[in-house]
Amino acid sequence: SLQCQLRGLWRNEQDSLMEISAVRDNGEFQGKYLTQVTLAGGCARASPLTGAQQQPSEGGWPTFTFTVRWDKFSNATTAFAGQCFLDTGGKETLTTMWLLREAVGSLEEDWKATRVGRNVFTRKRTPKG
Ligand SMILES: O=C1C=CC(=NNc2ccccc2C(=O)O)C=C1
Repeated sequence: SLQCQLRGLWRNEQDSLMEISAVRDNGEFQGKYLTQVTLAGGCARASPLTGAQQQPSEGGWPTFTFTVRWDKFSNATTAFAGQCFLDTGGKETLTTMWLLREAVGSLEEDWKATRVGRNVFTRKRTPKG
């Protein structure tokens, strides 16, 4: 359905912004992630994201994954996996779980290098729409 197409501007609970470009025929997409989260101080920066969404032929809400490479300012990366739903008010929400992998100095520290969490994105209203 026309709803739950991932293209557009999304915002999460941390007020980070995610802009997803056109979703190609095979479900792949690119975009930019403007994080409000900084692990070690610093300002909000745009990081590249790439992902792919399923396009269930029999209808139903698409699942997707995308990966953000936290550009330049940290040697970390986050993989999001989730599904798009309409809430009771008909509003699209992307419910995800993520794995955040940070770089650590040695194999002995590998045990503490990956965090997991949940994150919900809703569409950020654009002035015209
Ligand atoms: O330098 C860094 C390193 C990790 C970051 N993680 N952000 C996240 C991780 C999980 C879920 C949401 C976010 C977010 O930024 O909104 C951001 C900047």
